[in-house]
Amino acid sequence: MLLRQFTRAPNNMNLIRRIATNAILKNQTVTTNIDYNQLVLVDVNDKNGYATVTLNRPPVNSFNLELMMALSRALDQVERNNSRGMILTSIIPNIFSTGFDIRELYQADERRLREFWSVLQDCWFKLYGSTYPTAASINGHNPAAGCFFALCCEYRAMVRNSKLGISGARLGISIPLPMIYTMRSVISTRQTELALTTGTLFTSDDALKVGLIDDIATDRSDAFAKCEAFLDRFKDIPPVSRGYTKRSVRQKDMEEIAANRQRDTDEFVRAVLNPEAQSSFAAFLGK
Ligand SMILES: CC/C=C\C/C=C\C/C=C\CC/C=C/CC(=O)SCCNC(=O)CCNC(=O)[C@H](O)C(C)(C)COP(=O)(O)OP(=O)(O)OC[C@H]1O[C@@H](n2cnc3c(N)ncnc32)[C@H](O)[C@@H]1OP(=O)(O)O
Repeated sequence: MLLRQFTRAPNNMNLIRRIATNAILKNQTVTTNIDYNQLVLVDVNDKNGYATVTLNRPPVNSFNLELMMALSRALDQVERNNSRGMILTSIIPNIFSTGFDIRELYQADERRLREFWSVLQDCWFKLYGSTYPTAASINGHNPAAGCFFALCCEYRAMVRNSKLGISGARLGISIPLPMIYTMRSVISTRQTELALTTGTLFTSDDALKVGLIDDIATDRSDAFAKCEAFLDRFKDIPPVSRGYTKRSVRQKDMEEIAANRQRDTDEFVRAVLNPEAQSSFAAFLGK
């Protein structure tokens, strides 16, 4: 069982989470409800109804199939729980995610690769198409697929001195259409093309300038607080009509991606297995 149980948090959840996080940063053992064996942690703050979804695959939160599945299941839990909002973050002090686990891509088994992509597609539909408000608390570097998930959210706060972007071009990976649509839903088509064809990793200042993030935070708790403040903006807005409007804005992208799932999967498999990409992966892994 990869996921922690989705239990309603006690009223002092914020305090418990703060104690737990501080202890993690100091490498201490804590006896609160965080279980270190689980890949994605889901907590709900009973005071405001916001769920926190925390990636928990040290050392760098690289996405292998198991982490992707854990995220998919966590998003199901948030949906089922009728959360008032969701904050996506990472447990690792200065890293949100390194992107795909290169070991998942190097000399990949095609069946597993197809499953990996299919679960990634599921995550996209669940996150991009969610009706509840979403925010990404980017507590550190976020150079690839984690950036994709952050861009699916409605708001992003990133800690200063972190880098954010989709570096796939540098590894010889052609960027799939869903990624392009997702980035284009946040910044202009021209900036999307430039960012993706150069594999640019943006500093926090540049990311803010171009509109990839909404705020720069001083540290992880500031980023988290900014995300909560964003979600608070909807507290007096009726959730059903809000969700319907959000879905309507995103509907066209979702229909097109849904209609092309198989084609996107084939293209991803081709892109990963192409010799140029495989030699970059080998070089990365020192093979
Ligand atoms: C409907 C929707 C359908 C489709 C969706 C569409 C699109 C999908 C999304 C994206 C498409 C774009 C393509 C993305 C492909 C990728 O994600 S490939 C991964 C690219 N990532 C990178 O190039 C980042 C490389 N890593 C770093 O820059 C640094 O590691 C980082 C800044 C994150 C952290 O630095 P630092 O704290 O110094 O740590 P180390 O570098 O020392 O790393 C610690 C150990 O972790 C290993 N590691 C790092 N990254 C990876 C990785 N990606 N895979 C596997 N392992 C990794 C590193 O080697 C160290 O290991 P060691 O301790 O040496 O054993």
